[in-house]
Amino acid sequence: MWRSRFLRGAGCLLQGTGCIPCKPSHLPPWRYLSFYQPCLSPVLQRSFRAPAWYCFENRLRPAVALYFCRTLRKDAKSIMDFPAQPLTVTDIKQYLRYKDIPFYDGYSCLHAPSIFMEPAPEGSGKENYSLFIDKTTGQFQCKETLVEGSWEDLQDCIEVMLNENQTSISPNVLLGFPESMEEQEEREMEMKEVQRIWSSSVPFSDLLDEEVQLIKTMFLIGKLTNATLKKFGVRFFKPTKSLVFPWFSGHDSGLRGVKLLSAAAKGDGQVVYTEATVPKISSYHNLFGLPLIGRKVGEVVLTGREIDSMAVSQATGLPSLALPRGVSCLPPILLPYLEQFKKVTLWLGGDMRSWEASKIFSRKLGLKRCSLIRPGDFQPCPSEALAQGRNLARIVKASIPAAHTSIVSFKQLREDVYGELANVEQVAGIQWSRFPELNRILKGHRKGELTVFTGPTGSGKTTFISEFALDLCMQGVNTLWGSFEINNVRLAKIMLTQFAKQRLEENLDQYDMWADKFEDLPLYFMTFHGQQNIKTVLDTMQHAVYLYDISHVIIDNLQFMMGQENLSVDKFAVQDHIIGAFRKFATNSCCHVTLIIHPRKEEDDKELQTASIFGTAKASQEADNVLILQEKKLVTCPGRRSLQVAKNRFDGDVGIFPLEFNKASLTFSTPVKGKQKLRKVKVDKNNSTEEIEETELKEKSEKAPKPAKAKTSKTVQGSAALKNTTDGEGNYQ
Ligand SMILES: Nc1ncnc2c1ncn2[C@@H]1O[C@H](COP(=O)(O)OP(=O)(O)OP(=O)(O)O)[C@@H](O)[C@H]1O
Repeated sequence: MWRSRFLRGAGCLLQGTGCIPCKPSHLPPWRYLSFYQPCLSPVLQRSFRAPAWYCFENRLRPAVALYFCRTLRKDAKSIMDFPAQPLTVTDIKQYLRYKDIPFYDGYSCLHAPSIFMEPAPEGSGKENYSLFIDKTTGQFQCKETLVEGSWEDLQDCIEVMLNENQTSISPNVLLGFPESMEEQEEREMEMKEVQRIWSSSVPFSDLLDEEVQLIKTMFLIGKLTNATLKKFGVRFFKPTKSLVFPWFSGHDSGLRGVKLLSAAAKGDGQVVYTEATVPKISSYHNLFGLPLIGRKVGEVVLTGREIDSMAVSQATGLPSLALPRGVSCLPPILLPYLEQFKKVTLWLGGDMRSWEASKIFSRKLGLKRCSLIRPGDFQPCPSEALAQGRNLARIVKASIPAAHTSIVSFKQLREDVYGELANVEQVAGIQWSRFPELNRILKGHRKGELTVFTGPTGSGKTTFISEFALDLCMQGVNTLWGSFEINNVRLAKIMLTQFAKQRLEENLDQYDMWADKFEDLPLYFMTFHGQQNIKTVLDTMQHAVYLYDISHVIIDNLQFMMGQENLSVDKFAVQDHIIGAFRKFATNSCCHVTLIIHPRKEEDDKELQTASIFGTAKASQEADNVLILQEKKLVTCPGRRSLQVAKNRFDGDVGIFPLEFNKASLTFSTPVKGKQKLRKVKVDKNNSTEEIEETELKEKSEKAPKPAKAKTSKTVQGSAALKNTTDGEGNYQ
């Protein structure tokens, strides 16, 4: 497959923001240049800041000229210290009009005739609008030739094509270059594996009746008929006892991949379902059911699972598609395939997570054409609805429009309110698996909130928040890191150590095994380091939310966004402005933002409070949650840390719990509960310590009443004393 995006550094996250040169040996000479663009001296770069026509007049080869034009745009901005202007749909349209390229406005994409194919004769009625340009990113995709790439790549192609007076351009000449040997080998191996699994799996019609019944019972699809399973091409792979869902290319109907759904019984009698895909999930872009839908069909029900799509199709006769990664994301690469539908009904599942995902996905798909099915007792996920004998057609008909006006009445809100009341646990958000105490106090991690995190310098803020975010990421929370202080390699090393829960330096033979697993996490890093402009960072975050459905962004730390702002302005005002911007982003993008802010300088022996956060009160006012890493000066165990939840807008519960640091695995865990002693120490001017207090508390047992409610952070500050204690040896019990 030809992929122009390799030109700008494959695998480089958030391209265009400081990407790493990649495989220059594969490039045509003129492309070579762009890889070394960052290596040009500023003087040289400036000297090329000339408009495109200037370069053409000087008879540079067009693409070279284009390259320098691009340098112009990028470079001019960095010199002016001005953030890159995000691409708008107006920019794209203006460019296409200027180049006389016809297009029409779709829901998520602009549709244009493919420049990679010879145009059909005018008026023949066969004009093929198979080039899709994403309205948000400018990323293009030709459905006929499968060429894809960035907006800049497309502009290059158009310029070269027009300059050479051609009516089309061959992707092989301009964009294409073969994948590396390694990539080719990997792809070939994957395809062999796909073929192997597919050819050794058995169609349902070839299985004995008893086998079919057993399989259907195992996968809770008793009501799905053999005819439906056959229609969707589902097979059974005996060696792993898995259902096999095929991925057929819409282009030539060739087999491109498979998804295996396996069921395994746990000790307690529960059945656990797991999914595996070949190729791996990040490149598995199957819209299951697509080959069954004709090009003229204008309505579709979008589900989160293959068995749900089959249930909808069987029960309603409506066309239905399943998203390859369920509710976790809707990759923009799939959007062109959904452009033909005037009406999209999202029925992603029967829980709150699916409901939230359907609201977010409908923004990408275009609110006006989307309607949503609200989960509830009578509206479970489609396969369950089928199993319960519900009327699926009626449920689809009762879907509600995704678009809403700015003013609503309680009548429109009452179902939402009911949903929140009826699903208290799900509304509380994702639970941490490593920090049960956080679940107890904060209740969970919710989308759209702003968490402010502070702690003394060098106390382990980055290390703690790394594990805090990793825990969520391991549960499918799509995570984006903005680490401005430590570089991504060091951060990834910390996270990998926490993931493996061991010192990998001493177990290098296990590195690949852990790295392979770690690679599968929905984890992304911004490529920024050092001082950054807030607008650039926000644009990048916005971009990432669109591309990867990011639902948690961590910014370490806010001080790195302050440096580039106008110093003549009051720095507190600048900080407030930045906090306001992150707050707005979290709410508007339905994305949780965790913001690390340094504390103001305090006396060493003082506990931090909400008011200790650097700057004005804006940070704690805007935050939904305030977390403080407390570093207590204990005689018996200096350096003991605790995590204090000082504000919790969700339900007001606040509290504090001890953390035990494991230096080998860089992890924090909650010490075993019990009778605990606390000994505080005072550090005098000579740095010697003096024991000032010893208390013995019965640590809150499971039966203990809930932590004190404190609706305002002020109340918390007043009662910020540590509630956890250690035994005589300094160990928490
Ligand atoms: N609880 C702890 N006890 C002892 N050492 C720790 C603890 N937590 C982290 N460390 C170690 O302390 C060092 C600094 O940690 P980290 O960078 O996470 O601190 P920080 O608070 O983010 O620092 P800064 O204030 O510079 O941003 C690291 O080497 C880390 O492994």
